[in-house]
Amino acid sequence: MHYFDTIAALRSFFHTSRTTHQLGLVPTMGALHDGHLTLVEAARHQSDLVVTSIFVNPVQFNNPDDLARYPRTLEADLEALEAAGCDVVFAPSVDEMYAEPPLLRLHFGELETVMEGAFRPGHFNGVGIVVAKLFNIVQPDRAFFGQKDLQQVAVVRRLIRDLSFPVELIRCPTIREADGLAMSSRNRNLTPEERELAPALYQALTLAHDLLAEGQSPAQAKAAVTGYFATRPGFQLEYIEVANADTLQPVAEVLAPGQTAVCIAAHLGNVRLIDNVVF
Ligand SMILES: Nc1ncnc2c1ncn2[C@@H]1O[C@H](COP(=O)(O)OP(=O)(O)OP(=O)(O)O)[C@@H](O)[C@H]1O
Ligand SMILES: CC(C)(CO)[C@@H](O)C(=O)[O-]
Ligand code: BAL
Repeated sequence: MHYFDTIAALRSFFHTSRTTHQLGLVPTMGALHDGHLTLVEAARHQSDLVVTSIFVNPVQFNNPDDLARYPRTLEADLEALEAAGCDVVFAPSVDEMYAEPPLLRLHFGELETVMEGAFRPGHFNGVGIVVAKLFNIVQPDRAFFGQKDLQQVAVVRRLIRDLSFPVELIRCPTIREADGLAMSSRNRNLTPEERELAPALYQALTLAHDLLAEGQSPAQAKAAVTGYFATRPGFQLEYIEVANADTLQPVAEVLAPGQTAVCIAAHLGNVRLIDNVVF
């Protein structure tokens, strides 16, 4: 496995070795878990050369404490990527990626008026900028993103379309712990007590899904989830939404199969968790 921490070194490697390779990019912020490794696995199946980026992008953090607490485990990440068959790791410093704070501002219209966009102002500007930079630096044929960050998938899809990046976006399913909790780097910041409570997030999504499948309305399903958390200590529910899985706009009724998403965000102690199901 090759490791690069500068853009120049990575470009020089591609210059000499790229030729006809189909290149797959897995963008991450590190602190890798099996969710990330399934993206690498998918990339391996659909590319000849897999590049994983590890970069905790300060521009997408709207909360400085969240940035400071974000787990960083580079050595273990490199071991996991080597074992997973990743070919190239690109792990630049903040200075390497941003000689100066970017002046560019990206807007994603109604995509950022809801959920993650509404509760994390500026977040998708930061995601859009760093993903555009990674696309320019790595020039992948395909890029692999997790469904766990469903709104991010929609933002990147739009970024690709608006800027004509010749990149195919692949959405990969959410990988869960045995108790249903979606794997997430931030899970490492949960206390043992919080970790025991955490599966309630997925249970709430399942409750909403089941009610919708029985014919209840999105409003009824959302009210049920709000009630579920009202009796649950430790959690602060931020939002529960039933939305179009592509546009992320709220819907008043269930859509065709595969097009409805139930999305949730909640704080558990100091940790903010998100999850969703699409059906
Ligand atoms: N459980 C998961 N299953 C599938 N993909 C995932 C999972 N968790 C994260 N990903 C994907 O991995 C990529 C990198 O995500 P990131 O490094 O932010 O990890 P994360 O676990 O989502 O961490 P956090 O949510 O705490 O930032 C994203 O495309 C994300 O959607
Ligand atoms: C796509 C990404 C790597 C951009 O920093 C990040 O938002 C993430 O890890 O999901
Ligand atoms: N996993 C999405 C990146 C973030 O939370 O900032």
